[in-house]
Amino acid sequence: MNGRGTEQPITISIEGNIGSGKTTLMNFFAGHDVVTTIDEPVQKWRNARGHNLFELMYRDPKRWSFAFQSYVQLTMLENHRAQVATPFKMMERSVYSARYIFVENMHLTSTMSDPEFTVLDELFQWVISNHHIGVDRIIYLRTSPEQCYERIQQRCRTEEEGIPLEYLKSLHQLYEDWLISEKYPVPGSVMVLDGSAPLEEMLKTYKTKQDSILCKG
Ligand SMILES: Cc1cc2cn([C@H]3C[C@H](O)[C@@H](CO)O3)c(=O)nc2[nH]1
Repeated sequence: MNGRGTEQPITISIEGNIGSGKTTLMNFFAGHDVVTTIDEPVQKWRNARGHNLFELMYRDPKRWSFAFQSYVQLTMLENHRAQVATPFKMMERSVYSARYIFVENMHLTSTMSDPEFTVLDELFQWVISNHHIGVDRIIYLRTSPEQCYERIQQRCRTEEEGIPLEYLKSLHQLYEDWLISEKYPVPGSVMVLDGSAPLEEMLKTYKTKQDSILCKG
């Protein structure tokens, strides 16, 4: 039983900047038999009936941010609605970070027009008020933008090659506004983890924290 009183699993959303270490955390928990992990559907964004919306968005944000974020919304909803057989469901990001981090940033930086923002926000508001798109817990991997920048350079996802540090700083600030200052509604409890430590240390942290992360009630 989760905090929302339904037979649904307890849903945990892993939140954090690009390169903050979300995949490492998800991979750590993917081996646990009480949790089902659901990665961010980047492959779907790279191939929407043959269109790489992900690349289009990075290549020409003004032209493609709305289409891309519309498709992100759909694919994240699919993840929220996915049934799992385990007591816990661990998702990489959520419709909430789609709206409060990425759509918010595109609107603030005018890469998304007001009419486009209005459409996406009305869709988001309808979704979270009409459907059980619950998130019970959030793990916020709080990592400095500089550290994220380093990691992105190392992993080199082609579409992300041109991401400037400034962009990561904007996203970081929005995550701080949302999950620390609670400037936007926070749908569940928040556990903040320092994502700046080296990989070995992060894995040690997950080992010591795993029981509190996967605790009932
Ligand atoms: C929910 C959500 C995830 C997400 C990721 N992205 C980008 C950031 C990264 O470069 C990549 C994978 O997270 O996709 C985005 O632009 N908008 C998003 N919205």
